[in-house]
Amino acid sequence: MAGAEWTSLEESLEKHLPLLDLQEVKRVLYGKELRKLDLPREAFEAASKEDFELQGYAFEAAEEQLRQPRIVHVGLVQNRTPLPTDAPVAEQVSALHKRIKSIVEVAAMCGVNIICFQEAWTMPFAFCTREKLPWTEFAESAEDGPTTKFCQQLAKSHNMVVVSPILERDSEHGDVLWNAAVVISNSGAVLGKTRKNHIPRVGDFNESTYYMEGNLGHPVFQTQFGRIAVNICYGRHHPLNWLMYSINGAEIIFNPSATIGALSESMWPIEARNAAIANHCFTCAINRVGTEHFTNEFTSGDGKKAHKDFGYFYGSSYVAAPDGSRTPGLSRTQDGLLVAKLDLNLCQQVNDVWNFKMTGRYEMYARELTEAAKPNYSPTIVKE
Ligand SMILES: NC(=O)NCCC(=O)O
Repeated sequence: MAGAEWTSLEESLEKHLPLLDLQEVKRVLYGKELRKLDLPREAFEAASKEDFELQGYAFEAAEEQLRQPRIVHVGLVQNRTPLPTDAPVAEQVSALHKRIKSIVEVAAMCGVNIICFQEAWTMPFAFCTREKLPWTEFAESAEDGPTTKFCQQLAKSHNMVVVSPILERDSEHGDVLWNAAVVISNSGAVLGKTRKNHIPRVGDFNESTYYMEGNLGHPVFQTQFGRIAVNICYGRHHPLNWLMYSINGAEIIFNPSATIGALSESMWPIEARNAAIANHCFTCAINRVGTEHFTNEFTSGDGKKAHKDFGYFYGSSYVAAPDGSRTPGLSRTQDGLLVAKLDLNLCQQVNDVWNFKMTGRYEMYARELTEAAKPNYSPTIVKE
């Protein structure tokens, strides 16, 4: 399983395929080829100085007679944790704030309107350890914790909607922890929050030790730039989770994640892309980068040797569109900012062609699922 020695699928294709083959492979793997965005030179210079990758692509929609294009620039941020996991909690948080601030400044130069960070971005992904301290100390209030205040500043000074996925402590309700995302309006006001609906119980993702399944349903946030939703990490394996955000009107669904190569790398390019197609919306898949080492070893409960790291977080963040096209991924190895220019008119245009909403038969599924969820349900199997 490749770690940091393999940069990206895209780099390998470019390096090894003859031009004509490359074009056909790209057509199948990425849909139609997207135009590269002409991002400002200072943005590339700043990104290179700060040592992160910057890429930008544009998704076009057809011109309409009655509607103006609905253009929005989204920014996806993937990053390593800059300090070792045994550094003091406050120092780790502050190093991450500093890192993200420098990336958001470049996003602002690129005209980004909505930015989203990776899952639990203020901390190492320590849930593999099953230890409580110090990891629970990273939890903060979604409404007025230090990270939310920090993001409010960013949002206001850059006129940017900020999606900030954090470990939430809800001290109003029994100090319960949640895996949440706070949505901050470009005015700087907290628009609301959403919580991770599906909690993994796979491999070292021992997240159920820390928090429960989200209880806020599938909220969609009306921002100045479009209607957005956040489907946190493992929720991307659940088509109905994507569907409910879409039914509530999401035009862009962010999927801030933390996932490793051994587990999910072959699924990664498919799931968010498929969700964009199936739900006539844009999806933005974001994954962290690198290997995080912990002080104490832990086992995976599989009889294999104990270890001190989760495995390799492979980055590869990308944006997918309702017509099935997608950007190339950011690299597997580097911090990065992916900027994508979207025309939200594409959602309705593709809906009118493919009609997945119209042909969805939701009433039939609602009826059948209501029955199937009952404890005494017996599956409809026709036998000879
Ligand atoms: N963070 C998280 O939910 N990871 C689970 C593994 C995966 O979904 O790939």
